[in-house]
Amino acid sequence: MANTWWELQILCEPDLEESIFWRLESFGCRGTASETKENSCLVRGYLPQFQAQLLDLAALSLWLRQDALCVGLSVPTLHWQIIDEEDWSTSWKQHWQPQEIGDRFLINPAWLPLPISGDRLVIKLDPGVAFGTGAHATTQLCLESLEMRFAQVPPSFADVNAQKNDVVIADIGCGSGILSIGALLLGAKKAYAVDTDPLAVQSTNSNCILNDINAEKIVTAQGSVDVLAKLLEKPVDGIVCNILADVIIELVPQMSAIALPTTWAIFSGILLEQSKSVADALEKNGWVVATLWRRQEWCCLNVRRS
Ligand SMILES: C[S@@+](CC[C@H](N)C(=O)[O-])C[C@H]1O[C@@H](n2cnc3c(N)ncnc32)[C@H](O)[C@@H]1O
Repeated sequence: MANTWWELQILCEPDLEESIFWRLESFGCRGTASETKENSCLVRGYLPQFQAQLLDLAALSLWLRQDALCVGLSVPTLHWQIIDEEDWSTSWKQHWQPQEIGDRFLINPAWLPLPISGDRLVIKLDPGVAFGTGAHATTQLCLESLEMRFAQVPPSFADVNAQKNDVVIADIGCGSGILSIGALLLGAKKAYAVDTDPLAVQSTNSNCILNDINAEKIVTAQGSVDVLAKLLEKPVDGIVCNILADVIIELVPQMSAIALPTTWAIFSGILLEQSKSVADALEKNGWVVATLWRRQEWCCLNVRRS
């Protein structure tokens, strides 16, 4: 049987774009893209046909309606159609453009030529069906936090590069591998990347090859922190975890077990109103919340062990 996909097209007010992305992600969409249309925004989402029935699409339409009404914006329109796999990848790829993130990164779709000049660290990506194109605020907050983290070098360290090169990170919920690749480009020595979705692990592996990441610097596996803990030779220096507040809260004790007294961590995928419960869970497990960064309704917690 041919692989068929739903293409969902949502025409909305630009201020709704972020919440729609997140709705589509929770709905199971494997790829999302958006384009500006005069004063509105057209968001597209793609998911395998077998994952949703017409009734599910009707429910999605209602959620989108409620989300808009809650914030006093006009109700978006949702259209859907079935397309085959080849159309899905070409259709989505057409709408995804290079994107600068923070001061250091440029995300370049794998099928586009590289920029001719510039001093940004280029992450080449073909996320396939995995989350992590850099388009989502939560991924951006993590990359910007990593950038800050790798720029911070205590004055007592004479050899800046030696210090950076010693950093081993755990990337929990790696998706396309964007955060592991970002950390390695910033100078981390090694990344351990895990995801419960086997397609995400596949995507991380192929994106590491695409970015010429030395195979010794990246270890990937399907699973979560328990799997990662078994792969580690010793506790990690840094943790990045962009999942969802509930999952983070559940995983905090296991993440604490793979940390050193000096370990730092970056948590995202947290809605602003959920930040207190995540911070409480972290503090209960011996973490100190150093900063909270916010973008739209999302936030990212930068924490350290003591
Ligand atoms: C929001 S995406 C983040 C992808 C990428 N790290 C980024 O920042 O763009 C979350 C990822 O976490 C994975 N995931 C969900 N629950 C998980 C768990 N308990 N342990 C590990 N990965 C999980 C999902 O499959 C998904 O790929």
